Amino acid sequence: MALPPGLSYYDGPLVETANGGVSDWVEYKNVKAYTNAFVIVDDTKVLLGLKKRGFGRGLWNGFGGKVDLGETPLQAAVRELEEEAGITAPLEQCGTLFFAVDGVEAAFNIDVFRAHEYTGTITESDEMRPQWFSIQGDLLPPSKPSATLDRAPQEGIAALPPIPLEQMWADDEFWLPLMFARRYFVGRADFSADNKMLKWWFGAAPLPS
Ligand SMILES: COc1nc(N)nc2c1ncn2[C@H]1C[C@H](O)[C@@H](COP(=O)(O)OP(=O)(O)OP(=O)(O)O)O1
Repeated sequence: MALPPGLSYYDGPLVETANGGVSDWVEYKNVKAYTNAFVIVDDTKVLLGLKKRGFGRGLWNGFGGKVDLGETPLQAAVRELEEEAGITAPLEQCGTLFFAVDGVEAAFNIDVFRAHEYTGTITESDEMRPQWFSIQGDLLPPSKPSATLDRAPQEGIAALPPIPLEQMWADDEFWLPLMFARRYFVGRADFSADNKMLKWWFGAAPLPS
């Protein structure tokens, strides 16, 4: 399968899960490494943070940022989760995303991590306001609608707000369900200077037959 430029290093088996847009892929000159980390408890709720400053201000997202010189992406993801939400978690990589913005020289390569438990006290930081959201049925895999979860949802889940897709990056709706389904995913999305998604492609590890 021919992957979009920027994702060509991935060599695992993949099936296409979404594609769209009309333009050509946006040109970029260099690539910067970022991380994005999610804590997902009981497959029913996810911790997101409201970005309070900088790139993506006003949007809900996982916790993450640039990979510093000398760090591995996993080390950066653990550091950013601690800095931005005050917690430590056994993160594992669950996907890779690539974003380019029209007119911006540097594209983002984002290694995405998830964990299903954490230690510490969730704490608001200068950069992020953390909050739990319930994972609504249409973002769960078909085999795991909320009514047929392996375990009873934790008490209080029903009181949580659903994931606020309307206040998140437009690419998120394509890969969040793959992450919640525990499928490894890759994807590229290109944006206009005013943050409209111009072109996108997403793929994931095939479902077991
Ligand atoms: C463009 O589409 C994006 N979608 C999603 N879902 N997430 C994105 C997108 N573009 C960037 N991100 C993520 C990647 C990072 O987790 C953050 C941005 O990191 P930030 O700019 O805050 O990096 P820091 O190193 O923390 O920056 P400071 O210099 O402010 O500390 O968004």
